[in-house]
Amino acid sequence: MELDGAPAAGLERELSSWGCAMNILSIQSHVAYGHVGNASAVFPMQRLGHEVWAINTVQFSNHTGYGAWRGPVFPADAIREVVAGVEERGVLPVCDGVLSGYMGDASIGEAILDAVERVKQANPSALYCCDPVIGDVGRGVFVRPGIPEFIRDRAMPAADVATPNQFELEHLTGVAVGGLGAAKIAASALRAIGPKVVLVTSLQTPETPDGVMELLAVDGEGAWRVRTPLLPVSVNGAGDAIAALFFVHWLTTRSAAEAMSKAASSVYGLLKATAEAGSREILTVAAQDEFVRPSRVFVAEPI
Ligand SMILES: Nc1ncnc2c1ncn2[C@@H]1O[C@H](COP(=O)(O)OP(=O)(O)O)[C@@H](O)[C@H]1O
Ligand SMILES: Cc1ncc(COP(=O)(O)O)c(C=O)c1O
Ligand SMILES: [Mg+2]
Repeated sequence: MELDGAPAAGLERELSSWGCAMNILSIQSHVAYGHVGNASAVFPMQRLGHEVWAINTVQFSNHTGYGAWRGPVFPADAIREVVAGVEERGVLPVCDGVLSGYMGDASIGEAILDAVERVKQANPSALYCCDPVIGDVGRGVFVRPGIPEFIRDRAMPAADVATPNQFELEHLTGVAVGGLGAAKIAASALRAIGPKVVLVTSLQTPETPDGVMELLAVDGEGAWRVRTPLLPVSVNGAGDAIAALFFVHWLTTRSAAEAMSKAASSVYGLLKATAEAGSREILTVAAQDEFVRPSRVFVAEPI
């Protein structure tokens, strides 16, 4: 490849990520219009140079935050069928990770865990990241009955990495997050039931300063916090993007602090562009350079 002049620092990073491209099996929702689920998660991973094998749990017209949508929740067997077809290609030994998000139905959750088991049988070093999509502080629980229990009792014990928002962390652990200390306790409680790496998104406790958004990452080595400005937006799909970015950066670096810093910086850039455009949908395509070279980098501090 010929470069015209010296490569920009960002380009070097972009090129270096191609050197450790991974294969990610991503099983979550799909929407035709807008960006949530796979329609939010797939492209950022691809933009970073990774291959994504996307399997859709639902195909909706748009995200459910609009209050109205159309389209099917696929039966669990449809997901099993596609996983079996991928397996028949003989490629599961080179699958580096499974990412799951919005399940649509608890029976789909079982199909996802079967896929995780098959991938891990084929490649014992593959890892499973479960984004436990249950709800959020404003809307409460927004998934079908049975899904929260399934995630708590079946998916969390199988997960290596989990990316709850504050509401989901409280819901899964029963620990009220009244401050950062309590958030660390809740994250440890979640680690005790399965995932050894936990990223908590959208932390806003009584201790959080005005105008600030916090994220917390906890692993076996410690806990770190990132703070960004709070943007005047309320969007869907940012959680799906941050889970995907955190998972691929963590697989690449094995550093929860670095993966959180990179993922949070990219999503901040994405949402800042979204706020400036006054868009109801996140600008996944228009702001794509933020995935590779975030305009502003927020460093993770040990806490
Ligand atoms: N209003 C906001 N201002 C700044 N960052 C935000 C805002 N909303 C979301 N984010 C970023 O996106 C991340 C994921 O969003 P979040 O709302 O936690 O996901 P989910 O949709 O899964 O609840 C947050 O941790 C934060 O980094
Ligand atoms: C179909 C679908 N998938 C996924 C999500 C999760 O989106 P978020 O990233 O905001 O948690 C939603 C939320 O409304 C949704 O409707
Ligand atoms: Mg979410």
